Amino acid sequence: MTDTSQAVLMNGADLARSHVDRTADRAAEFERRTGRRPCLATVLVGDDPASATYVRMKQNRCRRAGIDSRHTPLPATTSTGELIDVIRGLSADPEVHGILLQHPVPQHVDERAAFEAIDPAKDVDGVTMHSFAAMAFGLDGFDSCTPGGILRLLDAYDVDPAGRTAVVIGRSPILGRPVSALLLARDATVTTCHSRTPDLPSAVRTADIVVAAVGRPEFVRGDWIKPGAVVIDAGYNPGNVGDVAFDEAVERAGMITPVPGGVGPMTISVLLEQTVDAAFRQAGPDGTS
Ligand SMILES: Nc1nc2c(c(=O)[nH]1)N[C@@H](CN(C=O)c1ccc(C(=O)N[C@@H](CCC(=O)O)C(=O)O)cc1)CN2
Repeated sequence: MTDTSQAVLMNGADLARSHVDRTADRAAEFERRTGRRPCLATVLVGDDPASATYVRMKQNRCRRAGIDSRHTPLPATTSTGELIDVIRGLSADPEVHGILLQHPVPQHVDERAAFEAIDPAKDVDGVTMHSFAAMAFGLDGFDSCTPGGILRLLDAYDVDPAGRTAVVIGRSPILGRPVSALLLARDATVTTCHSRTPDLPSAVRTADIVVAAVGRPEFVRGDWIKPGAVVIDAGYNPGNVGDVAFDEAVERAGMITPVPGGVGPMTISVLLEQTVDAAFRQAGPDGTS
């Protein structure tokens, strides 16, 4: 924990490194027991450079953790039906333990339909309705990776959401909605804000925990932050800029995540953790299936 003269910096990069080390130990244990490595299938549709970078980062970290990755690049012209066929093929393939469809897909593709083609047992990215329901009810399942990373960061810094007010800015299917669900399942009083929320700054000023997931650089200003609040910046805008005006917010927050080095690395470490979980579950107690 780094204590600045202002807020405590929540160091996701260091936490993710030790998290990945533990996952690597579990991946090695899986290989000892089954003679196979856990395997993550990645699917990227189109040629968005940022998405290609994130997929490469995931593949690199898989390699470091002893997880195989199998990549399927698809052209931007891929139809929803063609994408669903690819995902169904991976869902049925016993060599594949986890499936990641990189978001966003091109506009003409029905992303929800494509996500739902992922076998819930292989939904290590936590994007299906099945996984969302598990998150909402606090049941065992796969977390959406960035929300799961945020909860692991809060736990590592002893921030218990129970009894606290949390304001989540954003309601996207893979970030705002699931992080709201996870915080509610952990007994926070959650307000999910979005583009139609009146007087957003006043809503944010009520929050003990703020999660910024809007996708707009430095959108959340320092004077919106209640003194001592925990500020989680889940933004990943071009140029490694977050959704929070860090230099302002750090003056008022009690704890804050930086960008880069906060939530982002945790996203990938949760993906790896859940790939190994999926491999163990699919292998069963005797490691044979
Ligand atoms: N299917 C999914 N698609 C997307 C997800 C997701 O969780 N599942 N999340 C985002 C982007 N994302 C992963 O895909 C992601 C973004 C940023 C980082 C990260 O670690 N960033 C670093 C900085 C980048 C760098 O070092 O070059 C940081 O914050 O320190 C990881 C993952 C959209 N799509």
